[in-house]
Amino acid sequence: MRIVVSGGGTGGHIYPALALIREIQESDKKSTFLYIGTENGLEKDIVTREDIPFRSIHITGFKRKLSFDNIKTVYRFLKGVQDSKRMLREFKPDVVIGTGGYVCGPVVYAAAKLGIPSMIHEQNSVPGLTNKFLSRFVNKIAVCFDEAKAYFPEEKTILTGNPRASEVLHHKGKKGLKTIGMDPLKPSVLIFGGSRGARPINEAVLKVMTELGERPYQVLYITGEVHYERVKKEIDLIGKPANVHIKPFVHNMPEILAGMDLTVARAGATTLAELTVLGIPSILIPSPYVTNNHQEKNARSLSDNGAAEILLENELTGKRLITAIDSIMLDKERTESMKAAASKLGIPDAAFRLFEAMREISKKN
Ligand SMILES: CC(=O)N[C@H]1[C@@H](OP(=O)(O)OP(=O)(O)OC[C@H]2O[C@@H](n3ccc(=O)[nH]c3=O)[C@H](O)[C@@H]2O)O[C@H](CO)[C@@H](O)[C@@H]1O
Repeated sequence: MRIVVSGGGTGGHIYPALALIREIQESDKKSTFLYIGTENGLEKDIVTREDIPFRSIHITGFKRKLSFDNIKTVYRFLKGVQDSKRMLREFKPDVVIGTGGYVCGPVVYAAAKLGIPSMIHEQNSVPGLTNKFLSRFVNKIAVCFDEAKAYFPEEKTILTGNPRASEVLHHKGKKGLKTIGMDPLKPSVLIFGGSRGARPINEAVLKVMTELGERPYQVLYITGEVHYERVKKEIDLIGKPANVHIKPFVHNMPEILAGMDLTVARAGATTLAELTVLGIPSILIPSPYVTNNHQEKNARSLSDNGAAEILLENELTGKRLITAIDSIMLDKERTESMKAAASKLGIPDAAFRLFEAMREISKKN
């Protein structure tokens, strides 16, 4: 099958797209792909590392407030549709799928207008503007939370889960920890603020860096690429404990996650799909800066089921953070019950379900 995939901006939209591509490559060796993204989102770097043909269009997002920028965005959208149509006519895909982010708007819209079977994958419990717009034109809509179904036409919406969940399941055990100098025999905590990092989380972690050094567990702390230099300067002053490992970003997250006993993170939907399928307890600090506060809603679907504890950003302090970590890491019974609760929410065959839906709408079955 010939497949165009588009998704961009942040890791939460890109990793599901890559996971889907890898899973399809496994089951349909003859499949060919074109990834359409932007030059300035994380996708340019992440996708081109993977040997997947990549082309770009220029697009920006709509501002929710009235603004002159929106006029420019309309112009870019129309130009993006034209460019996408040209790429689609050249590549001749059997199906086009968008996994979120502004870039999907023109690409998936162009596909629908050319009569190419198209679908969107919504990772969140509350959809973003682009997917709401596209839902009118596509043949199928795949969602990851039951709650998301309410926002889309019932007859074409299905629950598939997030293909990144299927991908991370290929990695088992603690050996991934060695790749970053961690001890596979020690209990481990991962702290990170989504694919771009989060300043408030970094500030809280820095406050308790010395205390973390006194704990019986080890910590992998991922700062986010743009925050790394500043964090490193502060750590140079405080001193880095031997059991805390610091990285700007890791590209082998699936094998690292497999070795974690607890994760502290934002509540991005792709991260949650990974945590649930692997049965990893979490402390979630939802970003309050996202559309319709969707991260808090994502997080509630885990905490309501006992799989996670929520720490709201306006309550976040170093002390609260380390107390929350201790209350799970130093209590075996609690850890086990959270693990079981998380596992129950995971959808392991998400990639297969999504590929089935793509086959169904494409002319090639
Ligand atoms: C600010 C914002 O708009 N965030 C959105 C974005 O988040 P964001 O891009 O942060 O997405 P997620 O937290 O869902 O996913 C992050 C992805 O990056 C990976 N990762 C992260 C750090 C690292 O060093 N290496 C690595 O591989 C994670 O394993 C995960 O696969 O997309 C999500 C999915 O639509 C949304 O739910 C979030 O609300």
